[in-house]
Amino acid sequence: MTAPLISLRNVGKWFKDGRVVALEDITLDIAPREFVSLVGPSGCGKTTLLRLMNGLLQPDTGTVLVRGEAPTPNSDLAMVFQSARLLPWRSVLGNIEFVLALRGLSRTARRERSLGLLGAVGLRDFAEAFPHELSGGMQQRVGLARALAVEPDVLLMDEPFAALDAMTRETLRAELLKLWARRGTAIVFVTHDIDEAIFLSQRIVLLRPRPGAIETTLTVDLPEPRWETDPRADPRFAALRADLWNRIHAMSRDGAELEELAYAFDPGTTKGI
Ligand SMILES: Nc1ncnc2c1ncn2[C@@H]1O[C@H](COP(=O)(O)OP(=O)(O)OP(=O)(O)O)[C@@H](O)[C@H]1O
Repeated sequence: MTAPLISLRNVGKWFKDGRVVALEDITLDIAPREFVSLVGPSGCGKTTLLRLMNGLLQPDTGTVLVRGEAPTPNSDLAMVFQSARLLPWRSVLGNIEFVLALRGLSRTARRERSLGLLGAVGLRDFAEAFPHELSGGMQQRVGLARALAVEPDVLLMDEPFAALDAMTRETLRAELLKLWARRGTAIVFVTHDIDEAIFLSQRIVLLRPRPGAIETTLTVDLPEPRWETDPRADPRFAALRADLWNRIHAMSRDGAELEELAYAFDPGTTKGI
């Protein structure tokens, strides 16, 4: 078996002097080139898990290793958030070149790589535009291009499409899968949307709240590439969806609030929290 890219062993994380146990006993490996989604109700620790992986937080128990070492905010892990967080005073091109300048690339190399990435996310013609001139979906594309600019072997994505309209979300999911297939970047993707998780991932980690812990891990055995034929028509998609839904119901019977979970994971819609 290939050595994991990210390895968490018995990780615990708490806040407020231990009064909030955000995560407890998390053991999880992410392989190179793998696409893994983290799902679970609000407060189950998904974002905390990402922040532990990129070294922004330190675990209180257990170990987090990236390529065999404790991650630091400078480890080559790129992060994409719900909002693109672009620098408003820089052009689209400038936003990408900026991160490459921090890495010490020459002016020519910066320009070449940035324009190539803008082409990859369909925004070559908007290189000179400023963030406020772009739609939310276009801004997210720039955020994605900027994250990929540093050629990370891991991309950590925290609900990157949650604030976008349904059509843009669909397009960006397909584009993300194409980029992932082409570049071989491992992706850890947080979402509240079960359909999105099944569509994108090879593996889904379902977390339960209070304290955040792994409820189960499911392998998504659907044919790839998934942007070519809609996997939602596949009976295995429905089976996975039902499986996740049943597990979430079982969780709710174990004590979490049924209403919150039903709202978060209404199986009749793709809406999130
Ligand atoms: N900096 C912090 N200080 C105090 N408590 C925190 C902090 N960060 C997270 N928590 C708590 O840790 C728990 C997990 O939070 P986290 O944001 O990781 O959950 P989440 O699953 O990402 O939630 P959501 O789906 O709502 O974004 C929550 O109870 C939250 O209130």
